[in-house]
Amino acid sequence: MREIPFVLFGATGDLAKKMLLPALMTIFRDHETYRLKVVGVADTDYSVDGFRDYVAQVLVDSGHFEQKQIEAFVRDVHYVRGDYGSDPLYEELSKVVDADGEPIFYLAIPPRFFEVVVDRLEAVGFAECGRVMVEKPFGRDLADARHLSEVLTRAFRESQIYRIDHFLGKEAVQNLLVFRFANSILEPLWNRNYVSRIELNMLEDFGVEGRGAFYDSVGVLRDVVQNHLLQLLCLLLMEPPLSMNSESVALERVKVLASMEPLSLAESVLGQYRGYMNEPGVTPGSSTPTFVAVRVRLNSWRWAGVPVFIRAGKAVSETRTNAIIEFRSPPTLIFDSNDAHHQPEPNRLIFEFKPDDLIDLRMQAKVPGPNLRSAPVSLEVGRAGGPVKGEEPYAQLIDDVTRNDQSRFASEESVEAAWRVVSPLLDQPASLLYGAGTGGPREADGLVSDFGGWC
Ligand SMILES: NC(=O)C1=CN([C@@H]2O[C@H](COP(=O)(O)OP(=O)(O)OC[C@H]3O[C@@H](n4cnc5c(N)ncnc54)[C@H](OP(=O)(O)O)[C@@H]3O)[C@@H](O)[C@H]2O)C=CC1
Ligand SMILES: O=C1O[C@H](COP(=O)(O)O)[C@@H](O)[C@H](O)[C@H]1O
Repeated sequence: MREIPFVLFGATGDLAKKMLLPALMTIFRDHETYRLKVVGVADTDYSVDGFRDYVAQVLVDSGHFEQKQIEAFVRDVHYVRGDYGSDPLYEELSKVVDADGEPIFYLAIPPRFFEVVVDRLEAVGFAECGRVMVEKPFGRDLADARHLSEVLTRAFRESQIYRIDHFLGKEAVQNLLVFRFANSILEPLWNRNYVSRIELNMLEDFGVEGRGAFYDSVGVLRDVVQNHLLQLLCLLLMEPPLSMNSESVALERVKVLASMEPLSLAESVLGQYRGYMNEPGVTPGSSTPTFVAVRVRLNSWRWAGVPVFIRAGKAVSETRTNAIIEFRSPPTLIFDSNDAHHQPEPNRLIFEFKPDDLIDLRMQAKVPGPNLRSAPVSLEVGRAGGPVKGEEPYAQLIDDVTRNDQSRFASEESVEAAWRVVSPLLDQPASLLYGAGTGGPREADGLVSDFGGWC
């Protein structure tokens, strides 16, 4: 069986605990053609056995794996302790990591460490042979992203760099692509002639969950809009790519971003939930926004003039991530429902990514009875409960890297184009407070009042 060294920087961190260690365990369980030789790197004073115990506990707590599988997995896990800036750490790594095995270096670390780690990996010769996975956010703004890219490309070739955006690995996001491009009936409707508006929501009923210091330095735009939501919007709006290879898809995604106007302060609402400032790690008096609602304007042949809205927020009333395409109403209403009390709602195609993976086409159908009266019905495909075992995005994306497949990763061009779009809002303070558990600032409703409110 092929062995691929997998070096996890940030092995004791939050992302590793929640996502990466379970993903590595999933790969161990499900893939028989290769084995990842996991080496955790962090500064906590663990022995190798101590780290194995830690990993085992994380996996037990996840509730997804059998004890026997966990024991088999951790037996082969290694740990190297050290400060990211210290040379002995890299000397130790060069002893335990087989450079000939095309090692994968996953940087699940605060972005301020990227440069020091990448430079030292190069200094000990790993850049020649390795692949590097970088976590979002890619920089703090356009200039910083360019600097980060320079840092990465002076050590690694572009084909060795994987900018991870876990939304691109979600099963339901992949289904969006299949639904769009494996069916022919949508394409004639997929444009400004039939679509009246588009809405993208990423609502979370929880706050910063112990990540106050990190979140306070980024805010909602850097945390989810510049990356997850704009990448998702690209998949929803892009032209059909020539094929699903990484170059074709990357090209079409960038074209969507290039057609977007930079976001406008006048068409946005930025809020912060009450109580945010009491979260551990948040700076007293912080004005970091935890909620944004914003209109996106596109100047492409296909989408010019179609109102697109993005809404994302923490500590709101529900957890829901979805994309909604609303179609124009019929030109005239000819049925009994054509009165002030029974206006049929417009057709909507809803891609839901969280909490359930589903696609729902909302149509009108006749209400049984003597009159020709309509009511909305759902033509729904999907699964309740989100991703099932083995389909978690991180496992999928790490597996992609073992096959050198870049198609589900963000290209540098798209990262830079996305920074250009969000740039006018990046350093804007939250001007409104909203109650935790509410729908966010009421002023956000004003953005969509001409379109009948939020879908
Ligand atoms: N957490 C999440 O949900 C998400 C995180 N991300 C991104 O992932 C990355 C990591 O985030 P997260 O896991 O939350 O961060 P954490 O702060 O939880 O973890 C940081 C990790 O880096 C290690 N570390 C920090 N400083 C040093 C140092 N000087 N030398 C050696 N090790 C060090 C810590 O080790 P130790 O504690 O042992 O010192 C720890 O393992 C960030 O880029 C973040 O933006 C992206 C999406 C979601
Ligand atoms: O990257 C991030 O994503 C999570 C939400 O991801 P999901 O796949 O669970 O929907 C978000 O909560 C977090 O703030 C952000 O950093």
